Amino acid sequence: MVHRVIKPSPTPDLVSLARDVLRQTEEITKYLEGNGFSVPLSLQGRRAHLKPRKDLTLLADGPKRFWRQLCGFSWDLGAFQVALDSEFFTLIPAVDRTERIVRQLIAYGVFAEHEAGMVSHPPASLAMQGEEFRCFVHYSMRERLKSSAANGFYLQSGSSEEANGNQDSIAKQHGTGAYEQVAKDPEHSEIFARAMAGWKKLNVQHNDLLQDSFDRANRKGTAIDVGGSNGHISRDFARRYPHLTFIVQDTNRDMLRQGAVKLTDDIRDRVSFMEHSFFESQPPIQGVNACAFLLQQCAHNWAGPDVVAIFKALVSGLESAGTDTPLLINEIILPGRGEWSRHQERLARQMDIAMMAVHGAKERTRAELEALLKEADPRYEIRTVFDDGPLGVLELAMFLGDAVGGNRVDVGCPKAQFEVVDDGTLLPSSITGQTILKSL
Ligand SMILES: C[S@@+](CC[C@H](N)C(=O)[O-])C[C@H]1O[C@@H](n2cnc3c(N)ncnc32)[C@H](O)[C@@H]1O
Repeated sequence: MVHRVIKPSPTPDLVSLARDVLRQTEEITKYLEGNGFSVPLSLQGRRAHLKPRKDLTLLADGPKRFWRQLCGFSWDLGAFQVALDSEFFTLIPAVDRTERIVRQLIAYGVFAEHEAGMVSHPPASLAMQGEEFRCFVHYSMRERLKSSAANGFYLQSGSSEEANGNQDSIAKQHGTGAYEQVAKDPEHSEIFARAMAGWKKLNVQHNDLLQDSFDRANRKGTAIDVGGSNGHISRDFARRYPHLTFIVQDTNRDMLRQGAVKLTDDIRDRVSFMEHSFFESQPPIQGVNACAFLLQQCAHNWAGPDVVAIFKALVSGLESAGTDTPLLINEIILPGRGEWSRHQERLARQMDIAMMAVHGAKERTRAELEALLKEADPRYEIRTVFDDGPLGVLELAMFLGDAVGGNRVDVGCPKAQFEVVDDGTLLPSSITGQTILKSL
């Protein structure tokens, strides 16, 4: 695809255009006279006006070209309509600054200019056609850059060693935590959720260890995707494991809505969306046999005391599900000294710095995560750790001991009533104030 850049095209010269028409008319007239054809009335003695230029064109084209053009014109109109619908005429403002920015991107090879003034899309630009990937880059520029710049300043202004989740640099600028800030703006929520999906797609191996864990366990029932954003992982996994169902929990309604809209027929009945804060106890969900709780890239957004609160809130869900149902924590598990190559470690540490700047939080080692888990509930037991990938998996069981016979526990909560909504809107439940959204 080739765009013309920014230069105003020269205004057509009316006089030379008229001269051209006149010259062509004379040639046609000469040809007609020279070959014994009668000159049509419209051309006789009126060369200078050429008001019926259209007639001249029709005459010169002949009947077949006329019909061909007439039939083809509808396609041209369609192209114009697309150009208008997609705002081709206004997307790139024709101002000096646009050209300068485009030129810098050309210098990076993001755009190309093989011919002066003609800008085209090389692979670096074509890669941005994918919506989720583009959102990942967009989010990184839009949000992270600001936080990174502000980080040093706010750390100097007396932040504790590990800041409280709502005391990070963004919170200090806006007076709220990063996710509260995201939730205020539906467009921001959408970009963020797509950015998370884009980040995963950037390195498909990010889901490998989680997938291994699912493959090994042969789970049956419903996986609860806690803090699951727009459910991009649950949707992927629902396609991969047709015998499983998924409930995606998040507090951001726009993300949940976005996920419901993205459901396709093959998974529509197996993925549902529920508004739930992971700081609140997991409510038992009627008729649901929870086969795993997933906490993917959530703990790293929060400071230690917040993470302890999240782990505590999951206990009721694990208790009612039983010992076979694990909590799967899926995030970077920082390596010990020299365990990873420097290249791998740099990428992990980059994310750690991002968590410091954006959330006042951090990536953690296995030992750090274990200490927080034990603080939340000493019955948490690490069953397996896979920390050899960009996103590790910590498989945890809740040791329920003799008191519960090592099996299911009735935690004595009244069953929550969730309203299943089938038109894409959220309905609060009259009993619990929770909401569930399911696209049928
Ligand atoms: C880093 S994203 C991870 C999303 C998803 N698990 C993934 O791996 O792509 C963190 C998610 O936590 C959600 N979140 C923030 N506060 C929450 C809360 N109190 N309860 C539930 N989810 C929350 C955010 O809306 C966001 O979707």
